[in-house]
Amino acid sequence: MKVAWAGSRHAVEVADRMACLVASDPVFRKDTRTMLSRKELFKDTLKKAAHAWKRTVELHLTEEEANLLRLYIDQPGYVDLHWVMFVPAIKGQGTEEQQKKWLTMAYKFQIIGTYAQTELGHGSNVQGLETTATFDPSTDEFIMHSPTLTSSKWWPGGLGKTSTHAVVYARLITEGKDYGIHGFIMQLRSLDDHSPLPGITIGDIGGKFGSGAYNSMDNGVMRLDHVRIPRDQMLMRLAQVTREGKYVHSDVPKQLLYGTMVYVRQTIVADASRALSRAVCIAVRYGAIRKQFGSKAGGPETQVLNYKTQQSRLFPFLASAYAFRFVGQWLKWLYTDVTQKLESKDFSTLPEAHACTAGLKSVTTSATADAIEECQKLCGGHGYLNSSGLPELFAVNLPACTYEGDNVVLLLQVARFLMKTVSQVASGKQPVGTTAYMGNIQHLMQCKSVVNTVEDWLNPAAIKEVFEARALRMAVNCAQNISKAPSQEEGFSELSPDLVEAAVAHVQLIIVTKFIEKLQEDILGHGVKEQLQKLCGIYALHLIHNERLGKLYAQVRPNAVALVDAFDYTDHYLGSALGRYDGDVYSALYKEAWKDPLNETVVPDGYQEHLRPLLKQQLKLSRL
Ligand SMILES: CCCCCCCCCCCCCCCCCCCC(=O)SCCNC(=O)CCNC(=O)[C@H](O)C(C)(C)COP(=O)(O)OP(=O)(O)OC[C@H]1O[C@@H](n2cnc3c(N)ncnc32)[C@H](O)[C@@H]1OP(=O)(O)O
Ligand SMILES: Cc1cc2nc3c(=O)[nH]c(=O)nc-3n(C[C@H](O)[C@H](O)[C@H](O)COP(=O)(O)OP(=O)(O)OC[C@H]3O[C@@H](n4cnc5c(N)ncnc54)[C@H](O)[C@@H]3O)c2cc1C
Repeated sequence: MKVAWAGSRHAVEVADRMACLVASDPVFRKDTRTMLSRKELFKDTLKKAAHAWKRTVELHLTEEEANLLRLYIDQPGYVDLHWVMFVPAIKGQGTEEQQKKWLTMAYKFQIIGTYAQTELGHGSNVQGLETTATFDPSTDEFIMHSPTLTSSKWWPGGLGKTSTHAVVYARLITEGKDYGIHGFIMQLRSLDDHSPLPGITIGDIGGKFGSGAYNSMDNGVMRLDHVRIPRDQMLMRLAQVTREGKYVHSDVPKQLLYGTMVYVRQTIVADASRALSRAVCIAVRYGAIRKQFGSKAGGPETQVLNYKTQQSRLFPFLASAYAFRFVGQWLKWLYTDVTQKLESKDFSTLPEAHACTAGLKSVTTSATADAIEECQKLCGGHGYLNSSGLPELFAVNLPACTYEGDNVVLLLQVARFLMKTVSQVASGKQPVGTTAYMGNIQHLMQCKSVVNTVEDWLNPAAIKEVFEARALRMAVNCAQNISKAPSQEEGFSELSPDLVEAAVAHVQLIIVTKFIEKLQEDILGHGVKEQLQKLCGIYALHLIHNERLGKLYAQVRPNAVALVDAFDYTDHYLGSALGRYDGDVYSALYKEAWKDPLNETVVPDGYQEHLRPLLKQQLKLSRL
């Protein structure tokens, strides 16, 4: 099962090696992270990032190994933005010459970059950004400026205190005309003493949800006051400004400006499955250790994992973790395929890639955030302690519902794509890829499910047909209702809640389909495929009805712990007293409690000042 989860034997081996490297290095300790002040936590992040880079160079780690090392360090920081957004933005939007110049420095960490798109006043609406980049032909420079308070850059990770450079998104103005949003490389801080360059006001935007968690990241604010940069720092693969100030389009679609977001959304699906699997691993392992109530006859107490209510709340998450993992692996393939096509100037699959990445990012991150919260409840009171690992896991993953595109905004993008596809089907065009099922409209609009028994529900063809019929009928229903509205725009707006539901149904169909396709592959290991079939059944069925699932849960229960062990997480990475591999939960909880700074003294700070006078005063009063 470890191989099925990781994708290959090689993937298991390299992940194991990197996880152990991190777990055995004292610099990467994280058990007291939630007890650090913001300043201490930030400094700890700087130290870990520098040490990780040192180890990467010393050990000549490959890109795959270095990425895993960063992942297992498990502390959000400026390096994430540098590798996940700054470098890809230059790769996707820079010319060959620009890539050579900037990536050479970025790959060696001679510069640290971030992705500065969002502003105080606009995040979702990228076309509404206000920062300006005005071309000055007299000096061959762009003047980068924040004309209003709301145009201040706001949120970019690493911008606050660390980044030396950024890809800044701004409205390009030349020859008096506004050509909309484009990307520019800007140096922000001196490479000698790290002070902000003239005209740049920059800082951290302040503490965020939860202790530890995303507070290790210095999300930043930046205002620009007529800062000049050379013309060749405009990223010029999509469009160019000539020496004379002429704006010239390339022959690539302008949507490629959003290409970095497509890339990152794809990686976020993999993050979501990992975060969900960590929460499930903690809740399942703890559920096997925790006992409450005994039989009436005075027998031993029951493992809470044996309660049917616990199983019906928890096993759909276990199944979802596997489902998201497999769809994430497929999405990575889709992204690679689209990228190769783009290189040969085939842009035909770009809309589908956008819809798939946007939709899967939305559905998987929302489900993951909800599931982590529920796993806290599934662990009872102890789940609420920082030492369970769950509060921090929740706080770190909750913003994934917002960053890289608010989930509802992204689902509306999927809905827009679906409405276009329905109208193409109506005009006789055969849809392809993940919407190919829409071509079977005659059948799917009227078919009736032949499912009667639990066993019927495990037939992949039956499951798929139910999901296809559901998704198509919801989409067609929306399209018909939109067509009755005074205008397309009004109809879309009025029906947006239904459109979001239709988009979710379509995305869930993709997840179910990719799980079923995974089951058609050669899967090694005795009983592995059988367990995955049950999980696939649980994932699909819990989305459409909750009856008849009990039997499947009972079949999964004997292997539940093994199914989470297959995630192959070290105790260091899991970071949970409740989810420990050895099950020694109570001594771990007890030990963790004594690490809290409040327990450094027996009598707390503030006793002399506030507690003692109060107690003495009350004592005096009672004696009167
Ligand atoms: C415990 C700790 C663990 C830590 C572990 C560490 C391990 C390391 C792992 C690393 C983790 C990764 C960390 C990630 C960190 C992420 C940080 C977050 C960064 C950000 O948030 S950056 C900012 C992101 N911002 C957004 O996403 C904005 C969302 N808005 C938009 O994308 C657009 O504005 C929107 C909504 C799409 C609208 O676009 P707009 O042009 O205004 O309007 P249209 O809808 O009309 O679209 C026009 C046209 O374009 C098509 N389109 C839109 N987007 C795309 C796209 N991306 N690709 C291709 N095509 C696109 C759209 O469909 C329309 O097409 P038509 O054909 O219909 O015209
Ligand atoms: C932890 C974190 C890290 C981030 N890192 C970065 C970074 O590195 N670089 C960067 O540039 N940005 C970053 N961001 C910003 C992030 O990308 C934006 O917050 C995100 O795109 C959402 O935009 P917004 O905040 O403007 O939300 P808003 O658009 O203001 O959303 C508010 C509400 O309005 C709703 N809404 C908005 N538009 C519509 C619509 N058309 N129809 C229906 N409902 C709508 C949303 O669903 C939401 O409920 C980060 C954000 C967070 C939280």
